[in-house]
Amino acid sequence: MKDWKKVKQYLISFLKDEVSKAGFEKVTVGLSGGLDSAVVAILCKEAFGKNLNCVLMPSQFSSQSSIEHAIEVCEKFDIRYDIVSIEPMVSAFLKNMDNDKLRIGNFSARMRMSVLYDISFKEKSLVVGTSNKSELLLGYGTIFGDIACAINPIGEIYKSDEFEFAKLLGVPESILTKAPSADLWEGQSDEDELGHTYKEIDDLLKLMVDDKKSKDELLKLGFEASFIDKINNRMKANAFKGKLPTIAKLGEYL
Ligand SMILES: NC(=O)c1ccc[n+]([C@@H]2O[C@H](COP(=O)([O-])OP(=O)(O)OC[C@H]3O[C@@H](n4cnc5c(N)ncnc54)[C@H](O)[C@@H]3O)[C@@H](O)[C@H]2O)c1
Ligand SMILES: Nc1ncnc2c1ncn2[C@@H]1O[C@H](COP(=O)(O)O)[C@@H](O)[C@H]1O
Ligand SMILES: O=P(O)(O)OP(=O)(O)O
Ligand SMILES: [Mg+2]
Repeated sequence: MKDWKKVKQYLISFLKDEVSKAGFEKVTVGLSGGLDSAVVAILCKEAFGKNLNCVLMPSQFSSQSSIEHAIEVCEKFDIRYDIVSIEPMVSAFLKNMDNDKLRIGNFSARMRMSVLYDISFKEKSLVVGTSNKSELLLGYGTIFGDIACAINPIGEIYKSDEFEFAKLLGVPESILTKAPSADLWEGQSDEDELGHTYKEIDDLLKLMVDDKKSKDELLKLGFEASFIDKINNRMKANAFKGKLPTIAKLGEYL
């Protein structure tokens, strides 16, 4: 049984400790109207009060409900927020490219990262990340985009477990009941793009990663070989997203 009250307490003190160790008092969070950033914003509000600033960064591809849901969180928890549209940057980018949704999505995620780090510099605040454990293991995020942050309080929480935690934190019903989406293009849904529900994926990831079950054991437990391979290959192929760049070792030549 997960003790979400203890998790909440721990994460609030984790945030306070890490931000203070880095020599900061303030934090900045990109708030999308989705579940992950709502959870992180509420935790940060508890930890930093008025020293939290959320940034809402719609583009021409974001749905109207996203911004409404983000504002609902800010109003419910009395969170200070700014709205910075990334539409001009995305429009400029669109002038010189074909209509490739993934490229536009990755570019948008990196524009949001640039805005957050600019605000971080201006306000002397640290960027707090919002990637959950499912996204991090699958590499389902843009490198140097939405994955970029100074600290991440939810990187050990699987998406399918996060809903229960979000309820305890008071995340509004409008967010709890909608499908997870990167909102990078009209109608995008994480689960459609990944080809499975987060529950299906997380059930497998927990056994494969946390319990270190072999493929044979997973097959005996009823998982399909193609599903195991697909998730395993995806994790391996995207593992680089969690590592620092490889630097050439020149020891003996210098
Ligand atoms: N959490 C979310 O909901 C969210 C947010 C943004 C993006 N996304 C999704 O994440 C995915 C992002 O696409 P992506 O992964 O193709 O783009 P990406 O830019 O994150 O990663 C691809 C790039 O990584 C680099 N790379 C590839 N292999 C490497 C290696 N072995 N070592 C070092 N660098 C390497 C290359 O530069 C390559 O272009 C999409 O499916 C997108 O929809 C999800
Ligand atoms: N429209 C947005 N405004 C602010 N921040 C956003 C927006 N869209 C995405 N973000 C940030 O990126 C992460 C990842 O989003 P996914 O929906 O998981 O792709 C999100 O948590 C926000 O911090
Ligand atoms: O990262 P978020 O906040 O956009 O959450 P979701 O992935 O549920 O859209
Ligand atoms: Mg989202």
